[in-house]
Amino acid sequence: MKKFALIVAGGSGSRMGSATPKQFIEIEGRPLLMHTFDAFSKADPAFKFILVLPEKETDTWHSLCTKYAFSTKHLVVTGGETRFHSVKNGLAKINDEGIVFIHDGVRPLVSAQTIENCYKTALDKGNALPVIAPSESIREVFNGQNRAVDRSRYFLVQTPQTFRVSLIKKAYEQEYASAFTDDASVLEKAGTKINLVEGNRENIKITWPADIKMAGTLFQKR
Ligand SMILES: Nc1ccn([C@@H]2O[C@H](COP(=O)(O)OP(=O)(O)OP(=O)(O)O)[C@@H](O)[C@H]2O)c(=O)n1
Ligand SMILES: C[C@](O)(CO)[C@H](O)COP(=O)(O)O
Repeated sequence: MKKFALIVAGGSGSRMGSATPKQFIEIEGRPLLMHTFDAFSKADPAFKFILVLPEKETDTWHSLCTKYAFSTKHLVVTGGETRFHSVKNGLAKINDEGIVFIHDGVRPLVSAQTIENCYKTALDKGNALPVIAPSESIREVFNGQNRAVDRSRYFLVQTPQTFRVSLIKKAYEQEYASAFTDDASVLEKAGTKINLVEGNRENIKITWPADIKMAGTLFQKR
């Protein structure tokens, strides 16, 4: 079965507020996006990579690939206005059946075990969504009020969100909706049940400046 890793890095990193696009910030001596590729290559050297980038960052990326002698073969695709549009652009480049792992470029600490968990379930059931249980209490805020909720009913959602190619391509034919915060929400809207699998706690999404420090520490402790 062919395995595709669709790495989405087409965002602007507004919450990071850094001059360097967050996907290119160095962690342990290399741009964090290269660590993300490595996580997949280590899990299976046969992955076929599609990388989504903002158009204005493609030259910088190619310069970085030269500078860091990054030789992992990949196809670069231009991103869109939202993550949905970026994923859709990437999926359009996949024309074979197989399993596609749609992964945030800014989650460099995904484990081989999470990738394997996703693969097994997506192969068996068509889709797999890695999640972890929250370790803090949760409050719902509405109409200026707030209340405690039963956290055992909630999970935090990670990537790679993993799918049979034909299934997710069909789901992405839907009109964009602002409720589509991830790929599972797109497939669910198309009427498909989502299968949860165990993610890994280190698989943080680099979003805020503090996340860079945390990721650096986690890489050092490996
Ligand atoms: N138009 C977009 C928006 C997001 N992403 C990607 O989706 C992942 C998750 O998005 P997020 O962390 O929110 O990235 P940004 O949109 O870059 O950050 P922010 O929301 O802080 O601007 C990232 O790898 C990001 O590059 C993308 O490919 N195309
Ligand atoms: C896809 C995602 O990482 C799953 O947790 C998340 O929904 C991305 O959210 P963002 O607001 O685009 O960072």
